[in-house]
Amino acid sequence: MKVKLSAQNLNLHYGSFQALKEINIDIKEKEITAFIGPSGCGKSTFLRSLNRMNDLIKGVTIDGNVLIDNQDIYSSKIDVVELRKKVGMVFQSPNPFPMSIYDNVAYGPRVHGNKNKRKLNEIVEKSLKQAALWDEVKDNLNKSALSLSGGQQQRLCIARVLAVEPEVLLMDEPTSALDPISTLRVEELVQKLKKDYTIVIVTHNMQQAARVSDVTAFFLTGEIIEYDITENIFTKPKDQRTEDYITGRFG
Ligand SMILES: Nc1ncnc2c1ncn2[C@@H]1O[C@H](COP(=O)(O)OP(=O)(O)OP(=O)(O)O)[C@@H](O)[C@H]1O
Repeated sequence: MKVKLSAQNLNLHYGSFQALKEINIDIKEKEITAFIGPSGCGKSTFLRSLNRMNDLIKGVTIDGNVLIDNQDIYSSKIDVVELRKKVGMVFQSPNPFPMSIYDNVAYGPRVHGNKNKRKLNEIVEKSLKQAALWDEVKDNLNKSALSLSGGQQQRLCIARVLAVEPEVLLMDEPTSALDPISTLRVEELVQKLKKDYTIVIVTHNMQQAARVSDVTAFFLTGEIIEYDITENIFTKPKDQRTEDYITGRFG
């Protein structure tokens, strides 16, 4: 499988605090990669460095490289708006805009210049279908997104990201605010999306990492301790610290 994203000797500081230390990882196309590790170990920081979301935080300095399709995303030639379109992000708590279901999904395409009503209708329908929400909302597209349940709102946020045709989906604990049934629906959805997208998911839930991902990276205090196919991480980890974490001895 082709390498889609790659970090090479990546270091990140918040002021004088080093949050990421010499991160090296290749993330393969159309696989699901999970990041696990105790709170504060740098999972979200690393996820955000993959589409330059950390640029928005004051005092952040980065050295090393992050490549997407072999192109350095921190190069001055990169258009950050285009990058974030290509590498979309879904956050921990569902954060739909306070507008209709339709307008939430059409928002991105409109910002990117798509004003054609028929085309927008098509995009909205396709994205909601891909996000496994269409059947539940197709008769109420003008209803406020905020009237949906938490699980539906999260699938709407996924539809909103898909509407701008990304290639990579970054998901930062996408089910942590959801009930068990909604969590399973989002997990099923993530597995379906793998056919078309490269997915990176941060999770605190080890069963979730074991259920959905192909490969898993274990983070500890800003470093990747171990990175392997998920089955190996959970059944025969090579590093004692990985074993201690997955068996619940800390974190
Ligand atoms: N904006 C920020 N300014 C300063 N320090 C930060 C900032 N964001 C995160 N940190 C610090 O960087 C370290 C890594 O944080 P990060 O949120 O990436 O960890 P995490 O593994 O995702 O944690 P969690 O699982 O709790 O979300 C922590 O020590 C955190 O306090």
